[in-house]
Amino acid sequence: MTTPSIDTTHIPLQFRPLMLALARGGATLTGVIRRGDGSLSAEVGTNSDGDGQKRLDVQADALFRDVLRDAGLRWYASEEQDAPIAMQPDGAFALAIDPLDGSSNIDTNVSVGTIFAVYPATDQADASFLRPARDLIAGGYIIYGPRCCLVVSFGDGTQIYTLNPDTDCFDLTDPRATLPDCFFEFAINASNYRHWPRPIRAYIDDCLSGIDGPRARNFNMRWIASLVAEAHRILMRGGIFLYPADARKGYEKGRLRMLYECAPIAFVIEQAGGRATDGALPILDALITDLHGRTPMVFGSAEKVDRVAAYHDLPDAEVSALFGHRGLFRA
Ligand SMILES: O=P(O)(O)OC[C@H]1O[C@](O)(COP(=O)(O)O)[C@@H](O)[C@@H]1O
Ligand SMILES: [Mg+2]
Ligand SMILES: [Mg+2]
Repeated sequence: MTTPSIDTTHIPLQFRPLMLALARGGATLTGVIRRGDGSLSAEVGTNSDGDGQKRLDVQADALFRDVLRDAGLRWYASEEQDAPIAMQPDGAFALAIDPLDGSSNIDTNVSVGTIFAVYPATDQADASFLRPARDLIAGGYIIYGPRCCLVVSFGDGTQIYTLNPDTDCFDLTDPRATLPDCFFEFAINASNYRHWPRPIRAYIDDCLSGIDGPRARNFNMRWIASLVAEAHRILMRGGIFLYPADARKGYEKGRLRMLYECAPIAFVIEQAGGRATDGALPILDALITDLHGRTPMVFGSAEKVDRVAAYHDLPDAEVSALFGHRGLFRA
């Protein structure tokens, strides 16, 4: 059996051991998912956030921790761990990870992923992570779909690697991905409509009213319940994703976790020419104050994300008006 690897030609020198380790972890995990042992979705515990842990969540966390042990990490923070774990005392990086994103999809054979964020390490574990996402030096995700891809940015564009099943190597398939700006598709969990803030309802109402509404065009909709799969679709063909805060208990800041979900996705989307905000302000400028803290998130094509922010600036009467009267947003 070959050892999984990645084409390192376009990877800055200091990140090569780290990326080789992540490639090894991703290639191994895609094999586990492909084999699909029936118990991968068995409930095995609860993480510090109160989320149920599936067997694959715990297995993915252990696997990445293991492959990353010699990869130059000083600190490892995971969705599945209460606190950061000390790795190599002389490690240069602090890595935060969602080892398995979209775990409600394990049984249904729908794409899931791994999301990772890399900061320069400091002597203090928490302080290495609790800072604005603008300080990220690398970030990205691995998508376990019909193809396994690794998407990463080192702060100079977004690169896409695709796992070649014959060689077990992630080949560079796009050295500088650019998010298209012309696709009229939105992604939101519409079952929460009644709980959303009014600007979000108004934005979606206007999309839904299609050719007859102020946008004067029809929109398509998607919801996969797997952030990585939504991010990858949007990176490939454009559109917008929204997970707003809502009125349900525990959703005051939405559902998605800032450190290991929103920050790295925002990083790769912005590096591909897109935009990512909490509805109004850039995700990358927000200070991360809690390892497992949440934030509302809107990302995708810049023009669409800016439009959502503009709905937040509208006077109340205009937000509540029927679409026919919301004249500001005629396309
Ligand atoms: O069930 P909901 O509220 O639509 O949530 C879907 C969201 O939750 C998540 O699955 C959370 O990820 P985890 O599987 O890592 O907990 C996101 O990927 C996704 O966007
Ligand atoms: Mg997740
Ligand atoms: Mg997860």
